[in-house]
Amino acid sequence: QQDKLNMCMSATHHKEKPGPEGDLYYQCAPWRENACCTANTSTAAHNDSSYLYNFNWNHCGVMSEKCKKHFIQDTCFYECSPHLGPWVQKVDQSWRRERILDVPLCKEDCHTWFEDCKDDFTCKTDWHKGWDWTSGVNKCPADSKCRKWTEVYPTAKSMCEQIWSKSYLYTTHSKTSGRCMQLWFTGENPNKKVAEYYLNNAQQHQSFALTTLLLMACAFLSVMVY
Ligand SMILES: Nc1nc(=O)c2nc(CNc3ccc(C(=O)N[C@@H](CCC(=O)O)C(=O)O)cc3)cnc2[nH]1
Repeated sequence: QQDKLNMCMSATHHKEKPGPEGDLYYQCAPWRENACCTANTSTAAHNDSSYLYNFNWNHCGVMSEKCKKHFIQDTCFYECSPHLGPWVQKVDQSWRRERILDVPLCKEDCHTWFEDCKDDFTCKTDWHKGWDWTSGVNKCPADSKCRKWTEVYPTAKSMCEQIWSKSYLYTTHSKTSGRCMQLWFTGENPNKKVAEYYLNNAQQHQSFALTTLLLMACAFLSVMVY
């Protein structure tokens, strides 16, 4: 299962395998030692309506800089992280074959993101689908209205979980716990240990389930024979 701890999902811009990328740009620089993104992807992550997804942050007026920096960090995390294996799922989408689901996010990262965006505006809860793409970049669909961030997302949890259709799971774990993934870090990537923890837990659950199943089969057979 070594590969689950050091792998790149099969998506639009991800490299095939993680490795060092000395030139990762600015907010993506923490992933330099080992990354799934290229230097070009890391630069594009900092641009409005970049070629990555032509995604327009300014769909309800200009997004504030303090809010946008969290979306840049999310893009770096999504594109560069080599330790998302435990949460990678196959999907049938035109633009990617794999996605992340329920990545346990540290509460500080979710809350600061929400705090810095709560005075901004948006027209959609799920930013993955339902946009009007006729102009080439996403615009609000005709049946939607720009509303205050807090009307669309009443809580930090609702924002973190809904904005990328459950890429993230809100947790109350803090950054020091080793039980949640960090969007923001400096120095060595703390998320490797977190992925290891969740992978071991999942394996333990699986072997427990298998043992239980075997025991029940044995019990059933004994009763039948008797
Ligand atoms: N954390 C995180 N998780 C993600 O999954 C993620 N995904 C993106 C990619 N964003 C997007 C957004 C919209 C479309 C898009 O084309 N939407 C179409 C539907 C396309 C389809 O599913 O076939 C639309 O209807 O708006 C593509 C990629 C960016 N950051 C992320 N960040």
